Amino acid sequence: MLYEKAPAKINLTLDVLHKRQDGFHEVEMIMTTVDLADRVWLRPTNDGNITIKVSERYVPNDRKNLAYQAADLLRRLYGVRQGVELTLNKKIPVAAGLAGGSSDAAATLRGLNRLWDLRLSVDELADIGAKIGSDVSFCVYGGTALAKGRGEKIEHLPAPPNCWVILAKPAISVSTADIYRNLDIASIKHPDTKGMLHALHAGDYNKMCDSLGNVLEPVTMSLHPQVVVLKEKMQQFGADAVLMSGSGPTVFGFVRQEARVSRIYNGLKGFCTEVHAVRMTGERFLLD
Ligand SMILES: C[C@@](CO)(OP(=O)(O)O)[C@H](O)COP(=O)(O)OP(=O)(O)OC[C@H]1O[C@@H](n2ccc(N)nc2=O)[C@H](O)[C@@H]1O
Ligand SMILES: Nc1ncnc2c1ncn2[C@@H]1O[C@H](COP(=O)(O)OP(=O)(O)O)[C@@H](O)[C@H]1O
Repeated sequence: MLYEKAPAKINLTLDVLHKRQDGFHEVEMIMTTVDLADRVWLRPTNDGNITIKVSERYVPNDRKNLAYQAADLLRRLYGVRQGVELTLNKKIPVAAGLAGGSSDAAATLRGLNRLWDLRLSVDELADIGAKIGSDVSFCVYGGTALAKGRGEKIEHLPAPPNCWVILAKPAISVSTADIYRNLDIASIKHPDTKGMLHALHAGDYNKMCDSLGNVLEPVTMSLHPQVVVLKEKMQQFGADAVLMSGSGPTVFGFVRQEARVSRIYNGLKGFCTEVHAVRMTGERFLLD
């Protein structure tokens, strides 16, 4: 029995360049992992089956689970006969724009690589991850990266300057496909991806705050006004900068002054059940 950590990601920038022939959107986005993680336990079994144990509501325990899909794909690719029981201990809010399911799938790939002694490189695992979902390759590596293509082309970046990250998810669920479908490419206001790259290379916290941007934010906000309210509240309570992550609806805020963290956290707790105060990690997974 072994376990893998599956951290959440946030999008520091998310830009859409155009819609592709295959229906996906060509993106350019900077992502980083934060210190809020699911745990995936992997127990070998002899019955040849993949089973999922998860107690969280709204998370499927069958082949719809991305962790199941990761195990199934790896087993078919490498002709593995052994089974595995995957137990997911969910801490990342579900359907939140934080890539919880993708990170569980990525952790399953890393874990099974060890459990089944497949000796695959992290790049090989990331390529396999891309077949499961656009965010899975990034989640295989973790850390901080510029993602291109539909999200699977990864260029590693330095970790962001250290700070607190407050995450707050309103009690609504958002479908990523719906948000992309409602995006009007012609009216996009592109984020300052170059500015964010400079901020990360220079370790410049203020520039990182100024360069945050996500083209999906106005789309989700127009469908779900609760996200606008949450962003405004986080700003009023004193966050240095606030943005929606991915397709939402989670909003994150950066804070450097420790004294402000509990003020923002407690203020948000008043009207939002899922609030977390965590640290940036920006730490990459390196396989041996
Ligand atoms: C928006 C982002 C930003 O990181 O994350 P989340 O909000 O889901 O966390 C990602 O682009 C989401 O990645 P992921 O959730 O893995 O997406 P997938 O399962 O591959 O695709 C779900 C659906 O989103 C749309 N999609 C996804 C990625 C992309 N580059 N273009 C798209 O149009 C497609 O309609 C697709 O059917
Ligand atoms: N391991 C998993 N954890 C959470 N959700 C999962 C998982 N596998 C599949 N799903 C499905 O994927 C959907 C999106 O979940 P999630 O990955 O948490 O959100 P997001 O893509 O917004 O970051 C959920 O509604 C759920 O039905």
